[in-house]
Amino acid sequence: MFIDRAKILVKAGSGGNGAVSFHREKYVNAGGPDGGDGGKGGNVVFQVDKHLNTLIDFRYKKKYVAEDGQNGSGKRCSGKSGKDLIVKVPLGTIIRDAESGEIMADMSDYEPVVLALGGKGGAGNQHFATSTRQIPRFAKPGVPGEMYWLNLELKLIADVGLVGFPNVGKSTLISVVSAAKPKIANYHFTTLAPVLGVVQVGMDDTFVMADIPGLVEGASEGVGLGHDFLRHVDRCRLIVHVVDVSGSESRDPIEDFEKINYELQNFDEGLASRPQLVAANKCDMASEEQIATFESYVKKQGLPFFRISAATTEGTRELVNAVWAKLQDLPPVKIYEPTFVKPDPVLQSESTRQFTIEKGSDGVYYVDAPFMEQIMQSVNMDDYESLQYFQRVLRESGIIDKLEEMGIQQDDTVDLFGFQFNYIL
Ligand SMILES: Nc1nc2c(ncn2[C@@H]2O[C@H](COP(=O)(O)OP(=O)(O)OP(=O)(O)O)[C@@H](O)[C@H]2O)c(=O)[nH]1
Repeated sequence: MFIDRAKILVKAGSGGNGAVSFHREKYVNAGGPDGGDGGKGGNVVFQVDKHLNTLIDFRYKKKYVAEDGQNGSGKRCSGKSGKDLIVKVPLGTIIRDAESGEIMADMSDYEPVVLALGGKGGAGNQHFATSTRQIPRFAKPGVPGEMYWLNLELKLIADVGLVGFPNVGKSTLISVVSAAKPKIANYHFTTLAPVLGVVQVGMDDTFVMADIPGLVEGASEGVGLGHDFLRHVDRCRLIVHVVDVSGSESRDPIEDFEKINYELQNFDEGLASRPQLVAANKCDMASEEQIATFESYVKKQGLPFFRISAATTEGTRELVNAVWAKLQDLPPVKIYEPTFVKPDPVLQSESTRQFTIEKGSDGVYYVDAPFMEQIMQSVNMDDYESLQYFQRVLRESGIIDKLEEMGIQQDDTVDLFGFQFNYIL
């Protein structure tokens, strides 16, 4: 069975806890704190595997959990980091946050994508000794790893989609021009899953053709199997419209052609506007008159026309060559940009709204915001991402708004836990 949607849970590893430990040695009385840091939790990373072409495995295994970081220990020993978990998916898999539906990744190349970030390890007590606190009996716990429910959806990355009514010969055509061997039978909906075929043109030139099965009248409104399968063509750069020109199922080729285009149009205007080549199939069974009538109709539409017989392979080479030539002028497959913004635990918590700001007699704005304390410890002003996060917290917590309300100027100084900033706006 072909499965092209799946819902799974991913959880990155949590950070290990920092250790509370004190240096012990003969003849040394009060050793200093030497508790090591916890290790970082492993990430959940997605990567394309070109040997996969369905999401079927995700039906049986639904939870993907990366390793936790180990706890720190004495003698300043840091815990080991958890291993990343690599999840293999077929090329073209779209990954969405199941809750918001937003796109987190479009797996249309071989770049690995981190989808759930492992938690940071907690700091050991070695970091917390100060002149007034020489025996820190605490350490920081590790941060939990990110966890998401994800919807996976497989969109085949095919260059060319074959569309047409059932039984017009799409499966037969793909089987004679490519390495794919779909099952062929003379009943409707033979092809229950889109079949990909790799078509060899020259020594090194190939393109991918997808058989888009089950288009019938009303497909775009959900009749038959059409709607589900139509999703597979929306990445195709070119459409080959296959028509049974012999009318062997007592249908009219021109009507067929118009109905299918209507369904495409209803489903997605972008799809309907993709360039089309028209393949008049079953020419071996058709009369010259039937072929000529359809040919003149197609040419009036300004579309390239090919007479073929998938059964005898007549004309199929010419069609393949024309498809290849046309593909050379068409831009690459559209890529979906991720739209997902990760929810932030700090920003979601209620305490984030609790802060006070006072303007000192020295003109400095003193911000007291308990939730910022941990952030201030981890923010690295030289790291762009970390700085951006810092700014996001200031903005979304309302601190910036409040400062503006108080009439802060560009070069005024802001104090956060003893760290002073200018140009915070
Ligand atoms: N005479 C003749 N028969 C053909 C030709 N191409 C396909 N057929 C026959 O038409 C029938 C349907 O062909 P398929 O290739 O299964 O049709 P399809 O469009 O893929 O059908 P679905 O998978 O149901 O969408 C089969 O019996 C084929 O043998 C052709 O060029 N000439």
